[in-house]
Amino acid sequence: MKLQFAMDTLTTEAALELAAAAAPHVDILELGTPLIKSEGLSAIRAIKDAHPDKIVFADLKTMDAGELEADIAFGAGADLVTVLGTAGDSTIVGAVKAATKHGKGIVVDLIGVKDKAARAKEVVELGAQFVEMHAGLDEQAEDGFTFSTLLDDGRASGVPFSVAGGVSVSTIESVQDAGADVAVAGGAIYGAPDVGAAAAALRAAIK
Ligand SMILES: O=C(CO)[C@H](O)[C@H](O)COP(=O)(O)O
Repeated sequence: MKLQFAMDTLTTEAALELAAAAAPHVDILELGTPLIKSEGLSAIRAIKDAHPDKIVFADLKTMDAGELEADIAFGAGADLVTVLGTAGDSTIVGAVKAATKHGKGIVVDLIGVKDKAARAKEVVELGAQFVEMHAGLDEQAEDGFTFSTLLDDGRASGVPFSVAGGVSVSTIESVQDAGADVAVAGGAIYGAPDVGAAAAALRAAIK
């Protein structure tokens, strides 16, 4: 299972600092949606230039204009770009077309999708490389949120998936046991006093 670091910060400078500390321990460096909204595509280029050996993941959360948005992110150095599972099929197909042109991949983020397992099957059929079983920051704060639902949805989907939203040293083993291909951790790494040590601890918890 790969480890992905979601850098939910607001400046390229802060992201470069986080990436430098965590990179030895992670496979995928994710530029969070707030970072891309704040700094634009230049942040993607900066991270790829600093870490050409890492998979760079641009969390665009595209909802429309799939081909255009994915194309500009791949052009800026992204290896993986997200499209929302709630988008129409034509948006996902357009993004996949851009990924094919660049020899890269589309990840479909299932945040807010009611039947994640069913939508996961559909979007992989449309050409997504994998899906993200995702509970966003707001959903995690809601009463009654349960992390294990994401794992159940991943198991039920039967397609390659990542899990995002609450991954920590205490949950990462369950993510791996559920058969996830990628565990995504944000706050558990960037919120730690020692970013490198937190990333190393997550890596060590993967069997
Ligand atoms: O994409 C995101 C929010 O939309 C986050 O990066 C993702 O949910 C990671 O969350 P956490 O900080 O709980 O690990």
